[in-house]
Amino acid sequence: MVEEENGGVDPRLQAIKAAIRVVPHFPKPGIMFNDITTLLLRPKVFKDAVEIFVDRYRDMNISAVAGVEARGFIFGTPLALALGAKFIPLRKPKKLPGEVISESYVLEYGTDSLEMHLGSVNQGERVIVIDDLVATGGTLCAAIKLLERVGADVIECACLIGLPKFKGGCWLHGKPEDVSWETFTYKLVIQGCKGDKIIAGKQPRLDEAW
Ligand SMILES: O=P(O)(O)OC[C@H]1O[C@H](OP(=O)(O)OP(=O)(O)O)[C@H](O)[C@@H]1O
Ligand SMILES: Nc1ncnc2[nH]cnc12
Repeated sequence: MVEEENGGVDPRLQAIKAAIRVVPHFPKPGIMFNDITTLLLRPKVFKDAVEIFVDRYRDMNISAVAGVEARGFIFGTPLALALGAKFIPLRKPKKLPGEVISESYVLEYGTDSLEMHLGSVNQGERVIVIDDLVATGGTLCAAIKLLERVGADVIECACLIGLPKFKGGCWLHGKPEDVSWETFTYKLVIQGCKGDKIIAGKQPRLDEAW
């Protein structure tokens, strides 16, 4: 469990946090880029990061894990294998060869779209969305919309990183939502996604480095 019974913080989180490099002014001035490639160089920490997700979803009857290109693939594929679930890649435009549906969104540093193959998920399937990081929430929102358009039941979205600069609000469907995020940590950050709403779960605090 991420949050231990005594209210303490999962000890794996500290090492995960320490393994993520923050690069100032990338890819453009003013952006503090959270780089997970440094975490991937540390197999034990990478494994812990995946296992935190596995611990959370093991008994939730999840039939599909939808991973957001590109970094959501890194955490989503081992998670899908561990859960015995299928993996659905949500890809950037013009990468998927079959028939797709598409959703556009606004990023912290630009705009983009996500596409999903039609037929990859059935109506009523229990799906989770995985990515490395949530900033504005625009990407996750596009992912939720894609899945809900084909009738999937999006149980939760989960990311390793939530950016502190968006504390107190995030932007969904292009407009500010009144979402109270208690804190942002290197852990699962989002619980209870339904339609337009992303409702933050209770977070352990790991604020000191911010
Ligand atoms: O919450 P948001 O403001 O929508 O931003 C979060 C998204 O931005 C990053 O991906 P990016 O689009 O940079 O693509 P990449 O993974 O291919 O580098 C990150 O991996 C998330 O997918
Ligand atoms: N600050 C950031 N670091 C890494 N990925 C991001 N995606 C959006 N904002 C980001």
